[in-house]
Amino acid sequence: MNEADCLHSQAEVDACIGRVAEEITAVLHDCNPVVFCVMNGGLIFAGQLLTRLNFPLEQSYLHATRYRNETRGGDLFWKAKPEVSFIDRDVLIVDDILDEGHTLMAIIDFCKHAGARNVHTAVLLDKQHERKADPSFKADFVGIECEDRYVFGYGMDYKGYWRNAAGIYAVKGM
Ligand SMILES: O=P(O)(O)OC[C@H]1O[C@H](OP(=O)(O)OP(=O)(O)O)[C@H](O)[C@@H]1O
Ligand SMILES: Nc1nc2[nH]cnc2c(=O)[nH]1
Repeated sequence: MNEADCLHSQAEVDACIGRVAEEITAVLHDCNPVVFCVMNGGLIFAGQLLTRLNFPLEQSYLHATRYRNETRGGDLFWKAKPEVSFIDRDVLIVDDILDEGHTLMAIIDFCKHAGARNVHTAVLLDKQHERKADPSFKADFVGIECEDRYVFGYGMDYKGYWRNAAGIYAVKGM
């Protein structure tokens, strides 16, 4: 942490979450959505976002992971599938980061096959690089387009630690 670079300050991230909340409100305020936090990384973004969504919604969580506290992704592993029914409902998936996109695309696929009417996605960060699983895939709501480094803070870990960092940090040399 002492050697990490701060890429985005708490004030900057906070303002971005406010803007994303306004964008989501404009689209989903009368849709009666179910909002799923993708654990673990989505926890802080979802928490700070949800109190700014001033319309009726249900909230739940799911847990899918590719990284398992490592800095390289592998196969998607479901730790907890959604328990709230979202058949014929609008679903909003909230996650911390869209990196290669495998995780979010697999979750969308799952929700659509399980009967969701519309699946919307919100990510705090969209990492900019040429390794996207599907370059045409974009999240509907994005807080910050971040540089291509391994980042932590605001829910994202470095080897399991520092999800609690109040800012977006990049590991030195990564
Ligand atoms: O776009 P991708 O390359 O698929 O990566 C993005 C995913 O990676 C992280 O989850 P991780 O698997 O690290 O689980 P965690 O949230 O429990 O740390 C993050 O929270 C996203 O869900
Ligand atoms: N913590 C963390 N998790 C990720 N999952 C995919 N990319 C990243 C990243 O840059 N940082």
